[in-house]
Amino acid sequence: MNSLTLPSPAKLNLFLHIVGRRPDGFHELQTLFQFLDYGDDITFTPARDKSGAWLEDSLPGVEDEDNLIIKAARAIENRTTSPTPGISIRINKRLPMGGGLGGGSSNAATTLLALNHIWKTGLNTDELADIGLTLGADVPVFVRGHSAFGEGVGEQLTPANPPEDWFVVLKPDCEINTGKIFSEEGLTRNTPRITIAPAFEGDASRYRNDCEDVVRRLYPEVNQSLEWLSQFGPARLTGTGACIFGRFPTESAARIIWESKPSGITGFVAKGVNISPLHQKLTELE
Ligand SMILES: C[C@](O)(CO)[C@H](O)COP(=O)(O)OP(=O)(O)OC[C@H]1O[C@@H](n2ccc(N)nc2=O)[C@H](O)[C@@H]1O
Ligand SMILES: Nc1ncnc2c1ncn2[C@@H]1O[C@H](COP(=O)(O)OP(=O)(O)OP(=O)(O)O)[C@@H](O)[C@H]1O
Repeated sequence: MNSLTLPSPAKLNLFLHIVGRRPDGFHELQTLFQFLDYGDDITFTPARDKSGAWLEDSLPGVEDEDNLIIKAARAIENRTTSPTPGISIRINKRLPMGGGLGGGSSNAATTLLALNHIWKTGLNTDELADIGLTLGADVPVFVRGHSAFGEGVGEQLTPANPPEDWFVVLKPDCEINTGKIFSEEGLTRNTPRITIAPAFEGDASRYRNDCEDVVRRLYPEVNQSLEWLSQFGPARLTGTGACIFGRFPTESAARIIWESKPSGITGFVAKGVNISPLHQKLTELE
């Protein structure tokens, strides 16, 4: 086998409601996940003289054994009886860490699917999603690869088809720890449950992100960016932030706003897609 390079896309939470709290402290959510055609790339290269999987380059501030790519690789190795042929892994990181774009979870899912394929482990999608959930609440949606309405902690997934609009995604200059936001006293945790039609195709911007008020209060950078972007239409936080997004019907409309963004702010323009770019690529390879 030659090297295999696979996408590891971002997700947006088009809305995120907190509807309760489980006895173990985890929050019960209702959220709409959509993928973006933008993300990291991960390259898997066979190496004859070693076994197992390792990273060629470490991520700043993340020990390799804590990297979700290595955790995913170890989880697959634990399901095999024979030694796994050596695979070196190189990541081309584009997604900001701690941005609410699910970068680490997406990296884990890409690794699970890639190594299941390369090592011929034979795990099915349900098994890979179950393994993924042990690594992070957002991993199952990336494993399944279809935009979805998520419930529970985001692992109970109903496929959805929100419009494949264009997004301006902005990264205010701060990193937000998900655990910190979920432990804030001021967070509302009692949004009434909603029901949405199977294969939901509607406009998600009538729903909100329940983390937004707390995040705006704690991070003035996020507040300012949301104020700026919401001049042009509904703007939302994704996950627990820090990234925010605005939705536009065409690429050119999105690019005009992108070009006029305040100086010093980073981010990107991307298209929302309901089939994950990872799964699109895997289908091409079949
Ligand atoms: C906010 C979302 O991005 C929405 O898609 C996800 O639910 C976050 O999921 P995740 O990245 O897997 O979250 P982690 O980074 O593992 O969570 C860190 C901490 O946040 C808290 N946490 C997380 C998810 C959740 N539904 N309830 C929680 O209370 C827990 O204390 C957890 O230990
Ligand atoms: N491969 C990885 N890529 C990014 N972060 C990783 C990875 N492995 C471990 N991490 C850790 O996970 C933390 C969260 O990173 P991630 O990019 O997934 O955040 P996020 O986009 O806020 O995710 P979510 O939306 O799921 O909360 C990082 O700060 C880092 O310490």
